[in-house]
Amino acid sequence: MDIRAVNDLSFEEFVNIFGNLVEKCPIVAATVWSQRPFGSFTALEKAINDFIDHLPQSGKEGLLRCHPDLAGRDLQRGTLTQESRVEQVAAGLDALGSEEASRMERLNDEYKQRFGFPFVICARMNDKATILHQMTERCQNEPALETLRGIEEVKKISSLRLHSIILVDTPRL
Ligand SMILES: NC(=O)N[C@H]1NC(=O)NC1=O
Repeated sequence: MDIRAVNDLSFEEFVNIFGNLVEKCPIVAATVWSQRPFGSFTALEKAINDFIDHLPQSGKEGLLRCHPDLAGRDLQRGTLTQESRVEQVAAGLDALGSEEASRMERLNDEYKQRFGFPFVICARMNDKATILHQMTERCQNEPALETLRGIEEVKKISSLRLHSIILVDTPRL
């Protein structure tokens, strides 16, 4: 898919394709659709990031709350979105030893208790060891800083999801 094809998409088609760039937040794609035509995929990505950056604190926290726990109940029950499942599996979170699993569960709970939203990290840019390390470190942060850290990770996840869509839909030469 090239950017001209993206610019030709109807609202429904656009939201169908890009509605999960930010996990379970189709409002992001629904909002940026009206900013077409995009000059490039970079421009589309910038529109998404600008939307996220301009959300008030409560909106940013809302975005974070739409994310499933890492290695949580949804992964075990098979109820993650397809995108999230692929990302969590890529980081090895479906193959944790019992000690790692209980450490992650404890840190997920501790983090949520402290900040009121789940720990979010771009799983495709990490592995289980760096995720556990980051969880431990970020639990020490101030809440305002941690919202921003989480949002930076949401943008990384969204960028990789966008690139996956472009790659999958681009015919091989
Ligand atoms: N909680 C959390 O970070 N979730 C996610 N991270 C990621 O890369 N995909 C997710 O679903």
